[in-house]
Amino acid sequence: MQIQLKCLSHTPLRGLNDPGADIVQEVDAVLAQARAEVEAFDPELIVVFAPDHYNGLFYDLMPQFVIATAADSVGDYQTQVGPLSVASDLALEMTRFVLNSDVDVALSHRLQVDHGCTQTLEELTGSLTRYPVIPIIINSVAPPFGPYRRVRKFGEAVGRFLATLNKRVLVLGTGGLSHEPPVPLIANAPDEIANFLIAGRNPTPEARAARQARTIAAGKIYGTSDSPQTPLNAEWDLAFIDTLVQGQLDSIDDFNIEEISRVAGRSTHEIRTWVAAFSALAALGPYEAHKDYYRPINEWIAGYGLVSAQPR
Ligand SMILES: O=C(O)CCc1cccc(O)c1O
Ligand SMILES: [Fe+2]
Repeated sequence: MQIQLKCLSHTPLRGLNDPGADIVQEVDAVLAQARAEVEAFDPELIVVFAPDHYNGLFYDLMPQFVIATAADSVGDYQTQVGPLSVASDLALEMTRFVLNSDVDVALSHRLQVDHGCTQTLEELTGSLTRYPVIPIIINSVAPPFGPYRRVRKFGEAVGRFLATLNKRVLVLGTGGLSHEPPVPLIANAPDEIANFLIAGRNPTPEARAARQARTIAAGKIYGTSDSPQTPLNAEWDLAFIDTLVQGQLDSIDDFNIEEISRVAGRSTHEIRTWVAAFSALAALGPYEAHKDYYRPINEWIAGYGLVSAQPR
């Protein structure tokens, strides 16, 4: 088996509320390079660890981990609508393997996924269907969350499963780094918002447009004193990237969830997808990782980073 890893931020504000042209071009170039590397690797399978933002998963039944044997993109923000090419049989085998590794995981035979999964697939492969994919959702936005050490155990089990395959596998993590877009919390929410968070599947086009407008408006003031959201934290992000590059995954086990929310923003927990991806890779032996890019980008509400890794 051959394995490569890429973890990167996503942001639906890319193209909707852009920073200066120099930064846009810089990120375009970084993504073009990553996409060329994916093309050259020619994966036979992509495993994408992704969050969901109350588009596919709601509090009527909120799982911490989900493996999907079939998935449809809801097409939020500017992402494509429609089915992903899910490697269904392998996804089911992976689920059995993870369960047999003593880690509980939910199974979906028809999952709705959002920009948190599809933006990165589109950016790195050009479409939702270019390569067979197994979507794995890790709860990163809907508290309460299980401990980080549990995410590591889950990622390691996925990695051990991948080791049984005779395939070129690209492992992706998407989200983070530090950021806090205006995603509501259920605690103390008014009824209308609580109802959305519990059972808000398939919103009307008007509701989707209102959500997008709210995110854009938040992006326009993010990082200024007018914004009520926790600002980006470049120092935190660079330290986290360094932890991954140095292979110090043990130190992630006891990450303090409340403290991370406070100092780097509530959606920083999307790094759970990176933690799972790196844990999968680390389950196969020592790795070498490289920080390809980092820049805090307020307009995009994103501590925006890209890290690549492969076995040493
Ligand atoms: O609509 C939402 O729920 C939030 C959208 C969103 C905005 C900025 C960065 C992100 O990572 C993100 O997901
Ligand atoms: Fe996100």
